Amino acid sequence: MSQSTKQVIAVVPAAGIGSRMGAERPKQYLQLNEQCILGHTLDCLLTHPQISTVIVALNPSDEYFAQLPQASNAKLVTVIGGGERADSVLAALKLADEHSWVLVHDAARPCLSHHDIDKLIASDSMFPQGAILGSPVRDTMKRTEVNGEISDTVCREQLWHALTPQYFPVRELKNNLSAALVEGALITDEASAMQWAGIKPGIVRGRADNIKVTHPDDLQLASLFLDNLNRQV
Ligand SMILES: Nc1ccn([C@@H]2O[C@H](COP(=O)(O)OP(=O)(O)OP(=O)(O)O)[C@@H](O)[C@H]2O)c(=O)n1
Ligand SMILES: C[C@](O)(CO)[C@H](O)COP(=O)(O)O
Repeated sequence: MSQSTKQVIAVVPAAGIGSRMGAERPKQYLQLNEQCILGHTLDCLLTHPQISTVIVALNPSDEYFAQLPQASNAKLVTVIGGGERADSVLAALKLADEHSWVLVHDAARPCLSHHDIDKLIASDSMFPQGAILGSPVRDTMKRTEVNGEISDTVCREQLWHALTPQYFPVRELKNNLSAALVEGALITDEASAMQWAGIKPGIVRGRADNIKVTHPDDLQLASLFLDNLNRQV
């Protein structure tokens, strides 16, 4: 099968409550330009020609998703998420075809481009163990004591922001994520679970504007990025 026809699954963890955003609703349902954040994210994934199915993990008390126009898309499946992001991802993986590869992408990252998805899917020839999108750190990085005083400068050579999507074989990711969670490992992204199992995922450089909307001041930035994003490139 050629790279350009390979079909993959997308998993979207969307069961968070957005506590750092502090809004009146979970942040994935906040309006961003012409629709909510999750709507933008789903539009990107549902329109990519190599994504056959999108599995969305929802909060058990979600009262917004059913109103989204994307909710009736035939490619879309929902599942109830868990207490942490990793639990939500695992719940979705349990519905995924074990013979496929999966792109796990945060609901809270609406500024994803098809070009970055293409690059990540194509990376499995270079990184058959899987890979993630990343953005190189630009600034000098400091670590501080709890009181805010700088304790040291972190070398920024080969230092990256881990983004999403994160791209792995379903079976290996599901097994390693499940085992890592049983062992109580701290898993904040899919690569962490693969690393826990001794695997070294690759990093593929992605757009720095693929930001995770986390705090209130991220909304204006995401709005500007979306206005300038030609989704199909
Ligand atoms: N139990 C959880 C927690 C988070 N997420 C999802 O994981 C993504 C990244 O998590 P984050 O940015 O931390 O979102 P929240 O957990 O909602 O934010 P906060 O930590 O501020 O509460 C989000 O799309 C969020 O909806 C999830 O599916 N299940
Ligand atoms: C998966 C992730 O977006 C990669 O940077 C990040 O780890 C999510 O962290 P969060 O605390 O769940 O937002």
